[in-house]
Amino acid sequence: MKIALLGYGKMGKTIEEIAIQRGHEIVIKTSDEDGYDITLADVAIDFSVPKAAFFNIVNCLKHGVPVISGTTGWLDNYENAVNICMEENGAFIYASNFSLGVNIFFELNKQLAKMMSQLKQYNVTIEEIHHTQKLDAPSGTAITLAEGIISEHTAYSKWLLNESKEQVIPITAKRIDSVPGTHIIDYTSKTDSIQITHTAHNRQGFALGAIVAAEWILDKKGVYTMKDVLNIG
Ligand SMILES: NC(=O)C1=CN([C@@H]2O[C@H](COP(=O)(O)OP(=O)(O)OC[C@H]3O[C@@H](n4cnc5c(N)ncnc54)[C@H](O)[C@@H]3O)[C@@H](O)[C@H]2O)C=CC1
Ligand SMILES: O=C(O)C1=N[C@H](C(=O)O)C[C@H](O)C1
Repeated sequence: MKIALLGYGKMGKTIEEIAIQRGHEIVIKTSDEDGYDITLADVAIDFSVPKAAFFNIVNCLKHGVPVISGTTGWLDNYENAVNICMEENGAFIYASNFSLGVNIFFELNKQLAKMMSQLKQYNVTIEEIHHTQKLDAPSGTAITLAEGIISEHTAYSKWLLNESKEQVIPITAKRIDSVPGTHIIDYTSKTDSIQITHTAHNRQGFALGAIVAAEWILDKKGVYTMKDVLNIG
């Protein structure tokens, strides 16, 4: 398939490498919003920056090009993107994390939260660690993890960055060297702790997941998630 890479940074370059290995062609690679004809592509993959993602997604949908977005930090506009996709009869997937491992971790997190909901002596925290170039905090993945806990655990109704109070899941964001992405869920009581951790060793899992999503969406219309693509949970 012919792929447009909207964002040709760390992720765009990793996706290019794996897409070519899988027999795909990169017809557009761009680092800004001008000067390309999106209709040359069968599918677009957006890994850009928070302030560009919504424009990139809408541009694809308006031109009938299915779009996969992994960009984080733009989700105030997610419902608008969903509505535009419906109006245009387009195809769209956003995921805060495309890796298979994290998508399994999302399910594990929800199952653990359901069990822990009955045990009020434990308090939950989330920690995420990423490279120092990351623009947004907390990570999109940490937000999805917090939403997963809120959906299953009766003691929590929202998350906050670096703030701990009643009904709140505190998220801590650390920025260290070139860490690709680590997420830790911790339940602590006075007597012990339970932790589950996902550690990305590199960006290849994210990139492969985004390409698998692009291959999957080609013949579809509508708004989907990685759960649909991977058929898990
Ligand atoms: N969902 C997932 O699985 C993952 C999501 N991410 C997210 O993907 C995004 C990109 O990550 P990286 O590649 O590490 O960042 P990066 O900073 O290496 O690359 C972003 C690229 O986007 C370009 N860009 C700026 N404005 C643009 C525009 N209007 N149109 C197209 N490109 C534009 C920048 O010049 C840069 O080359 C971030 O939001 C990050 O959080 C990163 C890894 C995995
Ligand atoms: O910016 C990154 O690098 C990553 N961003 C995503 C996020 O915000 O969750 C996914 C992954 O953790 C890497």
